[in-house]
Amino acid sequence: MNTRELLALSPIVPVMVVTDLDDIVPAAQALFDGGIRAFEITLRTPMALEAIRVLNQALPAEAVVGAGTITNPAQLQDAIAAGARFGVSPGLTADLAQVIQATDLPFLPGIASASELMQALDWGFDTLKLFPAEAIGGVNLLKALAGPFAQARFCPTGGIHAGNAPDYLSLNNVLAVGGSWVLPQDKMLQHDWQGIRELAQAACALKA
Ligand SMILES: O=C(O)C(=O)C[C@H](O)[C@H](O)COP(=O)(O)O
Repeated sequence: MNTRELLALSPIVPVMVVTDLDDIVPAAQALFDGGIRAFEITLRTPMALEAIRVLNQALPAEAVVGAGTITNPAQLQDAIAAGARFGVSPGLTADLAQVIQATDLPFLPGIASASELMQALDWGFDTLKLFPAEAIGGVNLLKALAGPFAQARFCPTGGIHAGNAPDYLSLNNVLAVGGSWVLPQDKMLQHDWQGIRELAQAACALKA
């Protein structure tokens, strides 16, 4: 599977911050039941790698579990060792680009400007995370980038929610959006798995 095929699996990639290993399985299962197929586990918490291992065992075979917040080569190796099937980074460095190229892991590097996009394209990445999407121009920025960079496709992330996601998903250069809105903290604390499933279902219905 390449990165574009990954982003075709479902229109939203949930950005998941794991604070409790016991809760992550029912939460991810609820997202799966709502139609989500690609799951980004951010490497922001100590149990993130273990969560990737656990989810790979617990979720149905169609689920694709990846690692987010990969900011250096060591984290990429850790993610692969834990069984991550794709990677996401908020930005891109030369060191990270080099080790990504040496793997066959589908990877979404983050970019935030035309110059960063040009650098990423030079390094062979044409499918990117736009981050932090809302803060840097969002839909208008993506429309502007479509002219000079017709070959690039994006998964915008950062500040996206059910209200503005349809605007992003209607763009030709957007394949999916990333976001944490389908896993709100109150629903996680209340173990409201049905509520999370409904949010996922609504998010998956946003793209025609
Ligand atoms: O952790 C990372 O690698 C990031 O790049 C940050 C996340 O993508 C955003 O924090 C998600 O944004 P929200 O949907 O607005 O919560």
